[in-house]
Formats: sequence, C-alpha cells, structure tokens
Amino acid sequence: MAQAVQAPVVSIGPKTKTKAKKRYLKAKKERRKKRKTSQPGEQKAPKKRQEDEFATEESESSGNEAEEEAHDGEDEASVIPTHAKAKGDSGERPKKRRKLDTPPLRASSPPKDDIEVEENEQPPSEPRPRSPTPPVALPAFPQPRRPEAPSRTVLALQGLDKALIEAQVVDPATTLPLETSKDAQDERTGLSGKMRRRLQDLGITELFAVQTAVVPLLLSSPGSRSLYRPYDPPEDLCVSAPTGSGKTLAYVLPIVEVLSSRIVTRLRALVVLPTRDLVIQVRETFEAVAKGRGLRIGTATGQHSFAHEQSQLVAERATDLQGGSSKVDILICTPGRLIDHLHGTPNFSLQHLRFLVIDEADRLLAQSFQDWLAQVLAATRPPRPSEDLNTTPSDVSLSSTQSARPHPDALAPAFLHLLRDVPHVRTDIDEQKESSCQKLLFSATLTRDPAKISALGLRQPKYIVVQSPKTTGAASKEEGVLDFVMEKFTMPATLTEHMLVCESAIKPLMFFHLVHAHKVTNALVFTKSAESTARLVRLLEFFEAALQNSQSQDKGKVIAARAYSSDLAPSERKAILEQFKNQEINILVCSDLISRGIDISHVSHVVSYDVPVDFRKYVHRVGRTARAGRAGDAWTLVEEQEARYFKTMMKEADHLGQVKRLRVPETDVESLKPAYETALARLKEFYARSS
Ligand SMILES: Nc1ncnc2c1ncn2[C@@H]1O[C@H](COP(=O)(O)OP(=O)(O)OP(=O)(O)O)[C@@H](O)[C@H]1O
Repeated sequence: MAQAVQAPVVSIGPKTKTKAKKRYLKAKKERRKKRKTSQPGEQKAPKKRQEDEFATEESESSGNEAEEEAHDGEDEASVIPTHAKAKGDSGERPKKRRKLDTPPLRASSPPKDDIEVEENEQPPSEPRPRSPTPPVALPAFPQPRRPEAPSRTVLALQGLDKALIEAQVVDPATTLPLETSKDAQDERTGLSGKMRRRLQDLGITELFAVQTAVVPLLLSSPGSRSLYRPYDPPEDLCVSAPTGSGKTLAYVLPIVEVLSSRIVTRLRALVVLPTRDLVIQVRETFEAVAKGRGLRIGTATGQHSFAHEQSQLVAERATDLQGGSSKVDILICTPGRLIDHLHGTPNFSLQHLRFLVIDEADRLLAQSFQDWLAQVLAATRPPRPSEDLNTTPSDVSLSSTQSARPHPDALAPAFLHLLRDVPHVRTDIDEQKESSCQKLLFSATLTRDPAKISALGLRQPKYIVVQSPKTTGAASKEEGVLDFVMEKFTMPATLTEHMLVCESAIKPLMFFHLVHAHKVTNALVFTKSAESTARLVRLLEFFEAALQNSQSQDKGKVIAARAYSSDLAPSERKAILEQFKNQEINILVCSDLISRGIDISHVSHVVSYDVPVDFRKYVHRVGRTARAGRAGDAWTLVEEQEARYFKTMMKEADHLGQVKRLRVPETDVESLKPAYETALARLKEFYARSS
C-alpha cells in the first residue's frame, strides 16, 4: 500500500548505477540509519503524546465526577459550570478550543452529546453530528430547601392563648425619667404636668419598668381618657411583675389621671384586694397621688359597721335610682364586703365603672367566696335588652306613659335601654353598647391557669410581663414568654437568698444565732400558724432576757419582737404595724397574713422560720424585702426532714441555684446555748401554768 502511494520514478535511460551514484546512495542509507539510532523516541512521540493526553483526560474526568458529587445538593447554578470554574480558578490561560470532529483518540469511548469542549478535556470517542444551534443555558432555580425546624420554645408555645404568646416582655432594669420642667402632657408617658410635679413632691423622679409599660398603655391610646366607651370598649390588661417593682403606682397613676376629668362623682374605679391591710396601704397611695384632684376615695373592708360603710359609700338610699348613687369615685375593698354592698346597699351600682383592678389576682381568683367574681362582673355589664323593652316608633306614646320608676340619677350609656320613660327604638344601624369597664389584673405570681383566666371574661387582653432574661436565662422574647407560661417567677435583682438546714431540736437556736451573728433585725419572720407565731415570740423574749442576765461580755442590744397574726384585733394589728414601721419593734413574727403586698421600706431581712408550703408563698414572703431597688436578704430555716421537699420545690421552680447554703458549725452556737436552755425551761413553765 505504501508503494501504491509512492511517487513515480522518472527513468531517463537504462537502470544502471554509476560509482558515484552508488556512493551517494550508500551515504544516504547510512545517514538514515544514523538518524534512526540517534533519535529512537522521535517517531513514537505522537503516540506517547496521545497516551499522555488520555491519562490527563481520565484524571480530569474523574476529578469532575468527584466534584459533582461534592456539589450534590447545591444550587443548579453552582453545579453546571463546575469544570469551567475549576479552570478559571487555577489561573491557567484559556486553551484553544477545538472541534470534536478531530480524529477520535479512543475507539472504545462511549458516545457523548455533541458539545464543544476545551482541548484538554475528555473528548467524546466518536465524532457526533453537530447541533445546528448553540446549546441554551438553562435558567438556574434555587433548589427547594427544607424549612428550618421550629425551636423547642416555639413548639412549646403552640396551642397557647394568642394573648399569652404575644405578651410584652419588659426588662426589670428599664426606667423612664420624669420630665418636670414642662407643664404640658408628657408624650412618652401620657402623664400631665400636674401629676409629674406631684410625683416629684413624693420623691418619685422616674417610672419603674412595670410603670413604663402600663402607664402609657392606659393613658396614650385613643379614647383612653374617656369616662365612657360604649362603642369602643377598652382592652383588658394582665400584668405580672416581681414583688416590690411598683405595680400599685402602675394602676394608681392612670386611674387618677383619667378620673380627674370627671364632673359628677360616680363609682368609676373599684380596686379589689385580698386583705384589709392591703386596702389601707393602697388607699394611702391613692390619697398621696390624688391630692388636690378632688377625687373621693372610699374603702370597704368590714372594719367598720355595715351601716357606717353604707353611709360612706352611697348618698341616696331612700329612693331607688336606676343610675345608682355614689359618694366616692374610687372604692378600695375586700371581695367579701364588696358582695355585701352589692346585695345590701340600695343604689350601690357598678354600671359606671371605668376601671376594675384585681390586685394579687391569683390569690383572689383562687378565692371562691360567694362566687364574688361572677357577681361583680355581672354588675358591670348591661343586661341584654329584653323583647318588651324594644319598641317601635308607634309604641312611643304607650311607652312614655309607663314611667313606673322614679327619676333616674343617671344611667351609664350602656344601660340606657333600661329607661322606661324614654322609648328604645330599635333600628337596623343600632350598634351594641358595651360596658366601659377596663379590667386590670396584677400579681407577682399571676396565674396562667386558662380556666381561672377565662372566668374573668377578658376583652382582648394584653399581657405585660416584667421578666429578666438574665435571672431566668431566657435568651429570646419567646423564652421569656415561655418562662412566664411555665410560672417561673422573677425575683427582685437586689435580693440575696440563703437556706440553713438544721435539726428540728435546735431550729430556734439557729434562728437566735441568725439574729445575733448575722444582724437579722428589721426583719419579718414567717411561721406556719398564728399559734407558732406567739410561741416563737415568747421564746425569743425569754432568750433575750436570759442573755442579758448571763455573764457574757458581748450581750448586744435587746431585740424587741412582736407577734402579728389574725388572732389580734384590727386596731391592735394596725398599732403593731405602725410600731414596726417606726422601728420600735425589731422583729415582727407573723403568719402568711402579711406575706403578700405589704410594703414596709426598711425591712432588710425576711426569715422563713417554717418553710413555705409552695413556691408562690415563698416568692411573696421573700418579696417583703429587696423592694424598689433596695438590697435585702431572705433566710429559710429548713429542718433536716424537710430538706428534700424544699430542694425539690426550688428545683422545680428552677430556683435552687439562686439560694446559697449556709452551714453553721456547733461551735458557733456554743456561746448561746446556756441562754437557750434557760429560755426553753421558762417556756415550758409558762405553758404549764397557762394550761
Ligand atoms: N417610680 C418609683 N420610684 C420610686 N419608688 C417607687 C416607684 N414606684 C413604686 N415605688 C415604691 O416601691 C415600693 C414597692 O411598690 P409596690 O408596693 O407598688 O410594689 P408591688 O409591685 O405592688 O409589690 P408586691 O407584689 O409585693 O405587692 C413602694 O414603696 C413604692 O412607693
């Protein structure tokens, strides 16, 4: 075949070789031979290059496959140009493109799509027909992504009341300074210049956290200052804030501001509290804040006779007035006495109520006395217009003659349909009129029990929760709300808590040790009952007397202690509380009667001589100190057999870590033992004599 393609030799004569030609041919042959031996790889080079190329292509090809695997799951946009990207990244000069119609390098390569590839890429094994049009790049769509799983907190909040989930969480450290230089109403708080000056006179220069949230909400929203809102009834409010954080002023300020615009005295604000002591305390706050506003404040606790209270509350009792009659704008009361007046005092009406405050709400909601809540709520709501009250214009003359009841004093707008001598003409555009009463619930341990909350019939309630993310460890708003829902209560930041585990037999001795060694005075000491209160006070008196009579050099000052319990008459209790406030009494030993709400600023220590029955009680007890940003210490004496129960209770509340454990070695109480023995002997004698 090589011969066939050889060029024809042109012969000039017969085929004879001259000597010279022979020499020439021989030399030529040798030259060829020499060339062959000196460059043996020269002829193989093209084949080797092909093999090299093949090897490179193979490695590149497998590299691309690996890359594609690595990119599996990424956006299409990032997968398609993988090889191009890799080349661009390497910084190599782009190589010349060549068409795939070049001879195939490997006959066994599988067929591939007809595309242009770069020279050093793996080419298809066979030439393929070329596409008439260049390939169109597919639009890159983002790959579908699996949505992030909701956090455990969000899942935990699912199914809860929307109002709870949307609670406003306020940092307890928040404050708002009060502007006193201007007379105009403050836009941030809604407080008038007059109110801000009054607060300054009372030594209040800033609003506390709970007040910064509640006051503007009750004063700055549209219509919030109206005394009646039958077509635009106000939303109700539930507030949870730590003990001593200023919840009382949070409702007193807006009530005084709104009611100050009233012309006629009607019962427009009702504050319900669980104990008489708290009623007196809240009255004092109202009187201090409302000074000079002309508002009339009354109380109903059963401390005075019923007739006396009636005369204080209602002006007109002889004539039945549909609109009621009131001598007070604000009434502060306990639930029992309130029900007595609802049933037994003529013209005592709640139809004009603009505010209904339930302070210490969880305690009051747990109190089912005479179903007081349902009765109070019913008295604030207008009765549904009955059929016989709905008249047509043709009935007007008839209706006007039916005036059976005396002239009404005044009816609240939502109650106007009760009028007999004014015809109620129903039209298609009649709007339902509702009670203007805004319910405000406050507590440091507000219940989240849906059954109890629903009994209140709240109207679009809003929750405000003063809760520290630092103390509860809650990182987000959802976690703050979850802590609130899980009833993890926030303690005052300035409170230090201690527990002391001891044998029951030496518990009084440990208490006396605290009093003397840790200077636990200006203290409230809580016991489990009125009886144990009296016993502990007596033992302390005997102990103090024995200590003074002892030979000990360091006797210290005599501690004055008194018992405070429901066994005492109200007047006695009031006098003792005054003495304690004036620091004539150093230690007030009490039952849980005053564990809630009582505000005595100088209380620097709280001792739970008997462990509280539940965590709620613990929160309120220890909350009698460390109030309004002041420092305070709380001590719990735990008998050995109670230690497990107490620790479990604290652990369940996520609070055990905050309580420091105090260890008192026997040697520390050795010096007090003789006086203690004497006191015990005298106590035994005392009870033996009195029995
Ligand atoms: N803005 C303020 N500036 C200074 N003192 C204030 C302020 N607000 C309230 N106080 C004071 O803080 C103390 C505690 O307030 P308050 O009794 O209202 O607390 P509380 O939140 O109702 O506590 P508790 O849950 O124990 O009833 C009171 O002595 C009150 O006068």
